[in-house]
Amino acid sequence: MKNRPSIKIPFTQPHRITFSEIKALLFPTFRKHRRRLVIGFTALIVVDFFQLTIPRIIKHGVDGLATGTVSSAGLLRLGVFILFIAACVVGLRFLWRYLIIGFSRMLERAVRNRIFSHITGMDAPFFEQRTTGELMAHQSNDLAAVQMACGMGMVAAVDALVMSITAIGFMIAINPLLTFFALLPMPALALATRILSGKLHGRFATVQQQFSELTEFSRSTLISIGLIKAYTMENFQTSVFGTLGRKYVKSNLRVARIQGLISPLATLVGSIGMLAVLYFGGRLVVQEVISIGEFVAFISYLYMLIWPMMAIGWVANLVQRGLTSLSRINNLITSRPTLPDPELPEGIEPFSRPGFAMKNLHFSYSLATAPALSGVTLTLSPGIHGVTGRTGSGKSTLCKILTRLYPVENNTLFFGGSDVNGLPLEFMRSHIAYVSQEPILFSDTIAGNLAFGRPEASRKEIERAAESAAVHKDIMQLPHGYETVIGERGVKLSGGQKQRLALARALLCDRPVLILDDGLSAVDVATEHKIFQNLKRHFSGKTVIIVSNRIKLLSMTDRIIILAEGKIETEGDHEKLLDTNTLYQSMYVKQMKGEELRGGDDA
Ligand SMILES: Nc1ncnc2c1ncn2[C@@H]1O[C@H](COP(=O)(O)OP(=O)(O)OP(=O)(O)O)[C@@H](O)[C@H]1O
Repeated sequence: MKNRPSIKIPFTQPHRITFSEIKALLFPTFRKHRRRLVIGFTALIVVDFFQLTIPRIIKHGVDGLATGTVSSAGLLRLGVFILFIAACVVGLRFLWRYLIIGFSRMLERAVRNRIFSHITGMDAPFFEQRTTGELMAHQSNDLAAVQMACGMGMVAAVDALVMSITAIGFMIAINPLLTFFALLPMPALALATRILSGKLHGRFATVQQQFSELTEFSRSTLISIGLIKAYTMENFQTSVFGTLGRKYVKSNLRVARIQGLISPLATLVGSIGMLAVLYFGGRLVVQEVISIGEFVAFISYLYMLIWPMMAIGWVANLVQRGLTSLSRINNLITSRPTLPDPELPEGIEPFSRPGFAMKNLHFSYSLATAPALSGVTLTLSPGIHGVTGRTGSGKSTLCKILTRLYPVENNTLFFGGSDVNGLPLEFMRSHIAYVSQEPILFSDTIAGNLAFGRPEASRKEIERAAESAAVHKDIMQLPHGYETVIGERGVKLSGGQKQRLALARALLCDRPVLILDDGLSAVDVATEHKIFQNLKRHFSGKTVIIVSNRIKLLSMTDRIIILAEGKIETEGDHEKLLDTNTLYQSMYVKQMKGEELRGGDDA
């Protein structure tokens, strides 16, 4: 029996959103589209009034028939009048639907944009605490619930309110005592709805959470489909997916059980009211307190009240769902990045030749037990620095800290002589070109991928950067050269080609600092040598940090830093380290032996 992969997303029930938070999130869009809303709701209310006048017309007809005072021409006139009202109702209903439902879509777009811009502005610790599936669920299920609450939910609430108040008003006008008997069961409905909708919040939050897990599982399966096939795990993945799907359905059914109770309850209450009307109202007709026409109109009004009564439950449900989702969205967009991003201090100009200085720098990942960097004191001034060390020694962490992906203590990391915590992130990052361990390419043309950091770059500049990264020839061999569209994450390219494209993209940005985190690991030694010579020319006088475990590459740098368990073990040039450092010596021996076995230099 294979072990189940645990896909646990830390789940905390979102706190109930406050009114001021709702206002801050939704009010600007309401204000922006207020004219649309005013016209829409006016149309909705007019429709309600039109509908409410129909029983009055019927009353005239029935009373006329009962007393024999209405002619067939009079009845026809009443019929035409009802038809006219129905036509107006059709037109106005179209208008309010178009305006109000359209508004809810605009609101959805505004919140979606807000979520998106918030997510893109967040830092690395934020993404470590949330899965992609969870973030996607906010943009799909949660937004849909908010849109429903602010579209049909709002419509049903206003409609129910206007219909019920007016219908009750008309009923009171016919007979207050009869109205009292008809409405006697209503408070029971309001109470039941309140209790049931209170339970909905927790259950619905679970549903949304399980949807996040389902989305995340499907995303991670699709992204690693090759691996899954290689390990023949298709059936296993399908069965886990089935289990998650069943859990999701089960939670939805728990919600549906409450929803299913609300509307039959409303109908039951309406029917009890009807019983009271038939009994007491019938007697009033016999006693000639009310006319037959009024009795018929009263029953019509009571029928009209059944929809608002059911709407109470439905609206309560929609609002509850909407509020739960809005709480989740609010939790997301009120999360603050841990990295400080101050204004640019006065007098600071862009640095032309900046370097880094670290003073007793410590760093731990939030979910880790041991520090990834401890007590690092290091100066990285203009020049080419190699960084090496065993796997897990902290090389990538050092690169990420330098590119300001993670927060650091005050006075431990300096850039261009200034404490990084006093510099705006954009200002600092605009000085650094970073090539990560895993090259990231988009589904776009080669030219589009290369110009990502500098969309205005000319074709000549793009080609020059590609030549420096020794990838121009490879590009020219592709079917459409620089216009070749590369698939999702560059699937049509080799690992080495992807790495060189990522490097060319960084070179095109032409920034005073280049950080290459093992970015040439898939490139052969001869090409690596060529690229290094280009970098040396390109980055003369600039700060270049190259993380690598390749002795050939490291030996060409000005200075090599060796990390061990998050600390600087030693530093020096190639010759010095060959003489003094056992790790470096063993790396050298292994790699040279490997080369001898392959028959000399790859070049
Ligand atoms: N996001 C993270 N959360 C928690 N711990 C992490 C995270 N990233 C790295 N670590 C841990 O921090 C330590 C340093 O990792 P880092 O990736 O910097 O090492 P490295 O020297 O670059 O390794 P490699 O050569 O294998 O890429 C390791 O113990 C690693 O497990």
